[in-house]
Amino acid sequence: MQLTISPENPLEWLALRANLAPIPLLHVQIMPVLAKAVLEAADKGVFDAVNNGANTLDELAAVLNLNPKALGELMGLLTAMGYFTFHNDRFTLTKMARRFATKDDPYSVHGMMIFNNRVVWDWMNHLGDYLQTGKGIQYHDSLSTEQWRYYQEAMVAASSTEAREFGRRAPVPKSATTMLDIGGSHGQHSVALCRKLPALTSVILDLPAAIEQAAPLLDRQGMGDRITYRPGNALTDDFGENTFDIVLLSSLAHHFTPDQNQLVTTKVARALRPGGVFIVNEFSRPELGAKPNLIGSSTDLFYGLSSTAGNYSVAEIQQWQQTAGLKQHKVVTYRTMPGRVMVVAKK
Ligand SMILES: C[S@@+](CC[C@H](N)C(=O)[O-])C[C@H]1O[C@@H](n2cnc3c(N)ncnc32)[C@H](O)[C@@H]1O
Repeated sequence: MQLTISPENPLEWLALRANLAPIPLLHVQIMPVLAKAVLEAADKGVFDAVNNGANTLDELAAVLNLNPKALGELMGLLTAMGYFTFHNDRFTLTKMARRFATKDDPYSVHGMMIFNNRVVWDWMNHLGDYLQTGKGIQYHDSLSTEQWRYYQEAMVAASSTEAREFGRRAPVPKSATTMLDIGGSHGQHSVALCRKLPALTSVILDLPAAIEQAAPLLDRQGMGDRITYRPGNALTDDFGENTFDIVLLSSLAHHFTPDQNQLVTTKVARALRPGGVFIVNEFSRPELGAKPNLIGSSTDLFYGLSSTAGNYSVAEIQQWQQTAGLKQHKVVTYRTMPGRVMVVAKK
């Protein structure tokens, strides 16, 4: 999967070929508006209002208490973006929008939309500073309680599609009984593996402020005490010795420096049982000059901005694993999310 600007007819193809189309104008004028339109639509409840039967512009404006002219402009854009169809003066959600943009669908990314609109959008203003100083926001140190809640709900939203594929494809020992899910938050990855392996129990190690907001999200999954929380800090806590068959580090390596990741990996190697696996689940960083991968490169910059660290290449992750005495096992690339990868090592 790629995000691309593609011609719709031979003349546009020629214009692109001849370098006559001002691509940066699309990037700077059009794309920010696309993103913000979707975020505000979610935050104002537009997708759910249409799903609940408010289908004309007047009905929607009344239900949502929004300005009809401004809402009409928003709806026009969202329709062009493939969120709605419009016939006989009525808007209908497309299948894509019903699944991913409404609040209660199991695949919904609504939580991510709210977090990005209410918290992350402002972070973008720091990009210039980040480029000068190399110092990211380090948001884990400064979120308010409400922002922690948005963050944890966003993590559920970001991973609900992924966790299904993870559950199906993660190369874990079938006989596994113990798992450590470092920075596991809402626990969806643990849930997916516990549902697949009936003897498995998992411990989620996360920061106390995260657990406070994430625990109710895990409760909804009805896993009882097969998945438990351990409040702590992966950088300072000991993980024990010969204890776990599976250790997962999902979307946390990008918050840590290479040295911190090496430290964590060394502790993981000690904590694994022989035959156990360590899965680093991340967006991999494309090497400079490699085949373009907008998702890998934009998350790399975003994680730098937000956490000072960033994405790592598969080779870098494997190097931490190898240095910690683990053997390379598998690299699994996701089918549902381009650029996303499980880098798996075995003890
Ligand atoms: C981006 S989220 C990933 C959540 C989940 N693993 C997933 O893949 O969807 C990162 C998680 O790591 C946690 N975290 C950040 N720093 C941590 C640390 N030093 N020790 C333990 N957990 C940490 C955060 O609280 C958050 O829940």
